[in-house]
Amino acid sequence: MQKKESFIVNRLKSIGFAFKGMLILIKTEASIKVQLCITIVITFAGFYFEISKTEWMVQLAMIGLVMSLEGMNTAIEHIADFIHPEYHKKIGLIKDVAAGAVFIAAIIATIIAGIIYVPKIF
Ligand SMILES: Nc1ncnc2c1ncn2[C@@H]1O[C@H](COP(=O)(O)OP(=O)(O)OP(=O)(O)O)[C@@H](O)[C@H]1O
Repeated sequence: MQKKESFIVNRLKSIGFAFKGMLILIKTEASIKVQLCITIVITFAGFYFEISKTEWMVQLAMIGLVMSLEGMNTAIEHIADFIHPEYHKKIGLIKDVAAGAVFIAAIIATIIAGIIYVPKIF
């Protein structure tokens, strides 16, 4: 009988798959690349303007939220293309709604960036 792999080994494998997924996103998704550039710029801005601990936490939370939602949006796009590669109104709706979810987070992230940086710049 094949020996069952331990809980720890399975968890480590899952982390490996998740890491692979993250690399695929970074390598293949244009929007993730753009968001990564914004992340780098905003991180430099954080150090330059010496933002507070709370501001760092909010900034990091928004970066995490936008990028992980973008990853989910990509996964939904892949599922949609896989189950129905041809044009369909419903597929259009599914993709638009998924993209809309990322957009909401991106708008809030932009407003938060404004709240943090506008008073520091002007
Ligand atoms: N099979 C389809 N049927 C109907 N509408 C579609 C279909 N595929 C895409 N669309 C429409 O085109 C839009 C863009 O879809 P697409 O899959 O090209 O994503 P994208 O915006 O290029 O995303 P990304 O830049 O993250 O890859 C969708 O939001 C939807 O409105």
